[in-house]
Amino acid sequence: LVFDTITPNHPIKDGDVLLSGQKTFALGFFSPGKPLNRYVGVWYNKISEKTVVWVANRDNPINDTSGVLAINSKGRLSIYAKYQNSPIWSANLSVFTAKTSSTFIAKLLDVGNLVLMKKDDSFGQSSVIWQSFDYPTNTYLPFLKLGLNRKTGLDRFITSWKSADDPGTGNCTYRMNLTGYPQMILYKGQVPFWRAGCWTGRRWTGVPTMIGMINGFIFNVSYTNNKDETSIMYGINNDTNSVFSRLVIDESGTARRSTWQDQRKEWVEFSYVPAERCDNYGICGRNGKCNQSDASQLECVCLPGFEPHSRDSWDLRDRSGGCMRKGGARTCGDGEGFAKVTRVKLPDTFNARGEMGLNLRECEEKCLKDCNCTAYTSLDETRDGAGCLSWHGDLVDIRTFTNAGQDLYVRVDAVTLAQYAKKSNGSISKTGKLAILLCSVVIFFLLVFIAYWLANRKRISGKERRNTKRSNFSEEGELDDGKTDSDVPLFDLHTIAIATANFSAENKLGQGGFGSVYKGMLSNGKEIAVKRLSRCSRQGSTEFRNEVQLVAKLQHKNLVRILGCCFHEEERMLVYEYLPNKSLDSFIFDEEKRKSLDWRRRFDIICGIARGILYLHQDSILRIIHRDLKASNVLLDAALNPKISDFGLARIFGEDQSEACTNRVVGTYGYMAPEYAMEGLFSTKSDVYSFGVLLLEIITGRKNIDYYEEKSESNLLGHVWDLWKEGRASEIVDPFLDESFVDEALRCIQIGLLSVQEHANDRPTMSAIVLMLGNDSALPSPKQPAFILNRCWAGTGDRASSEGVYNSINIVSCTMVEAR
Ligand SMILES: Nc1ncnc2c1ncn2[C@@H]1O[C@H](COP(=O)(O)OP(=O)(O)OP(=O)(O)O)[C@@H](O)[C@H]1O
Repeated sequence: LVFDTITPNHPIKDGDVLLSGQKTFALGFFSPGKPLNRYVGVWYNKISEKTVVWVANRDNPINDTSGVLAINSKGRLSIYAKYQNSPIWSANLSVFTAKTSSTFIAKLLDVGNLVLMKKDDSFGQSSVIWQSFDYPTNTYLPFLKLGLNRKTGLDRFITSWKSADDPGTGNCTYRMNLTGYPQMILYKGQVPFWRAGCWTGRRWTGVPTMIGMINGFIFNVSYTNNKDETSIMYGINNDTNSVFSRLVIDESGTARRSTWQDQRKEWVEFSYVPAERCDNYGICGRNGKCNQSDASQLECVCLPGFEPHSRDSWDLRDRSGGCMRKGGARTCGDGEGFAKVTRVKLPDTFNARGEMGLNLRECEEKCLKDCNCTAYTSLDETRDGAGCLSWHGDLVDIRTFTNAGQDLYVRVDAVTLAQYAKKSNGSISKTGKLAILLCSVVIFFLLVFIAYWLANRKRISGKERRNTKRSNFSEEGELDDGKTDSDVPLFDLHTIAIATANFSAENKLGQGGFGSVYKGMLSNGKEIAVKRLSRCSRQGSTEFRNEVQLVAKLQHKNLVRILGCCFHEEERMLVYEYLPNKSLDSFIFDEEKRKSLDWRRRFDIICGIARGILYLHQDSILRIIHRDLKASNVLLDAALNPKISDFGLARIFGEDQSEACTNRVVGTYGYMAPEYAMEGLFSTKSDVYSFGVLLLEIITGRKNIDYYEEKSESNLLGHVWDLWKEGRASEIVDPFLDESFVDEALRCIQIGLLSVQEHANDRPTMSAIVLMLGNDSALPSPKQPAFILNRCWAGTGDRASSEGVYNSINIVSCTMVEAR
């Protein structure tokens, strides 16, 4: 039987189902593992994979199918089983005074919350007296509030299951800790395991990727910290009933966020923590800081003014002892000040205090006066760094992030202060000021030198951009040489030469900016593609091999597999899996072949590419920005699954290539984000731009830079934008596509236009794009894209000054079209 309410007269029996109003969630009896262990739970009703989000009697299963979920006349919601007189489980009502005149009902809301309501007949008012959202199990759903309600004393937190088939109370919890200044912590037992940390005004300090997700695209977050409560709640923007996103704390203590992709009928994970070793709580000990450039390498350094507690154990990689102040105990001495430690996850706030009324300067003054104050920073990133957060003791669990994080000001003695440049607003003693003056002079000369160097570079940059190899590399810093494992096979030259018939012309698959590509066959019959890099890599063989080892560790079904490498004297080669269908451009821009790509195939290709890029940006160990995404760098396997190639090539090839060695493929300009083309600024958002171009090309079957409409004088992006504004975007969809998919195609066009918006900040992150592709939620309206010829900037006062600059870029792309 299907119900929409439970009342004292209508209990739910094993086999019955209670549905929410829009039928988004269902409640009933289920068995996760052993068929005879029956639990009452809530699961998603509209998705094919049974996914339980809440369990009532998690530690007390019923051993047969006699279970009943009922409300008694006094309003107690309980589970009963035939063989027991007392309830198996009851809703936990702390204060309860039921009048005889009250009536009770339980309903399942469309957010997945089971609520028990009391209706007082005399006043006709109903109120919620219990809700399952106050007692979450392992799943953190949108609109569920975590944290403490100080009025009722209720503390809401997530607890893992015991195992995948036992929903019993597990060992791992994700909860708000209010000691010191509030923060979210993932615990294994009582021990902190990973810290999301304190709230910065727009994200947890330990979750830099949150900004991209919140940024108007997926979630809105409300954090409350006042006398009544300290809590956090995520809402889903737009359409709650079609976007299914959940965060699950699994049995091993990993917090995994995934989204249901209806087309694929599977949950797609788009982030998890702890992901890197630096995420592990306090891995570098007290007053240590963890830097990480890939999953296997981490570096612990002491904070400014600190040194290893025990040099011997530190050198032996035992950092648990942490760091202590140089020269022993600190006296609250003259000339002390603060060294700025940039882009970090803020330390554990168990010994921190927050004061909203102070600004950063007042915060510094206050901290300086208090001898126990060890560090400070601002409290709210969003309000121009308002508020003061100060630490009073050891600084624990700090890690750096490459492109996010906050600045932390660590108290240091006068000598250390002299070594650190810090923008200070005063409040330091004379010695401190002198030290800063000295530093400033040094920095001034350094800046003059850098400006001179940059001016020289700029002169050649235009030329360089046209000709120089723009290879790809990770955002993260360099790695120590020779520290990686040798797990990628090394091929000898002889083997490769035999496989490729001595690099014969018949075996040549093509020529790219990095070198020529040859088809080959190994003696075991396996087909390979060999990329013979042009002979100008300045990297030595060890560096080359290390880089290949790292890049080859990136494995994803939407990335081309690197099978090995070969280096011999000057020769550098990469051995890839061979993909018989070659590159995407040979399909989408070919009148005949593109007919074989129906809508479903194209959509799958778009989603696959998006996932591959997301992996490079966010989930892989190296965090790679591709920088050269385009149709010819997407290869198709036998089943037409897309595989991104040429990722990480700068690492492998060596970034510092001279003009003469390279001959950059001009067509790439059609894919370059404006900030990259003009200023050489690349980021994950410049990849998003290229993805947007690629997506529009796939849907329209036209090349961005080759595209001209006689009247419009615009490239493809401009043309799509014009049609979009007029509500005619469907006209640009490839006529070979089945018209019944036009709505899906229009949604993709909108995602494409969002991705190519002029300002990088406006563009969604790849994780937001993957989510948008997988659901039907409402999308934001795109702003004007970059790279529209001739008329685009006129009339917008604030852009008038950019006009010349933008036109000149377009000239660049036009020139490139002709050149090709
Ligand atoms: N693993 C592979 N399997 C099959 N064909 C491949 C493989 N890798 C590359 N090719 C083919 O080799 C040719 C050259 O590829 P390459 O990646 O070097 O150049 P590109 O993508 O055209 O230019 P760029 O170097 O600027 O990215 C392309 O036609 C591509 O389809």
